[in-house]
Amino acid sequence: MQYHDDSHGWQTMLDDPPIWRFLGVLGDSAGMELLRRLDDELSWQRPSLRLYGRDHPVPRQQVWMGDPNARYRYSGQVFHPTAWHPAVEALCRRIEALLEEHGTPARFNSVLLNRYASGEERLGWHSDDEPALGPDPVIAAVSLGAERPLRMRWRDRHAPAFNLWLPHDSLLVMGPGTQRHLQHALLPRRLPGLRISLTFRWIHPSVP
Ligand SMILES: O=C(O)CCC(=O)C(=O)O
Ligand SMILES: [Fe+2]
Repeated sequence: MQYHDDSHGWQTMLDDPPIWRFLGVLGDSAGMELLRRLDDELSWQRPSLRLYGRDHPVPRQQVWMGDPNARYRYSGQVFHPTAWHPAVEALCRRIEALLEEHGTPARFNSVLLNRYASGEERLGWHSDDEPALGPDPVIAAVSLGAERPLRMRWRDRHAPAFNLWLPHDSLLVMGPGTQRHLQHALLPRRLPGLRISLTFRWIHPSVP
């Protein structure tokens, strides 16, 4: 009997630092329904980043959501969260319950939602290591819609880069140490279809 490569439940993708994947977060059709609602109901933004004196619209759309005091500085900009969408807040509680059951409890007060209209849209190499996330954040990423790989590379290049495939209705948990030792990117791929990811985080609240 194999317990670790069936199509539901937890899988260990990496031992050290720990990275886990869970398949079947909401169920296929509830996941599709959530994808459709988020696509329709959120006010998706396409901020510009200034590089060498020129503004470049980011090659994806995003929404920053969470508790009012969970302000976030990302690529030199400060994002003020919009209020929780009820379906996203319910998903956050579901993820926290899954992590509790798994024996790796974590809490989240904010989420960055990324919308990739097609395989052309992307997110470049980075670690989620902003000071407001604390020294060893746990980041939980839910994927809805088109399956894409998250490319991972070691900061010290001691081992080859690798892909983590993120199917519809999956959860990827980047455990303690992941941001210190690895970078990740969603590279452009010749893959069709809309994908929305939700990366839940704990932001240490800042006082105004
Ligand atoms: O879209 C993804 O799965 C990756 C998102 C991500 O890395 C981020 O929001 O920091
Ligand atoms: Fe990230």
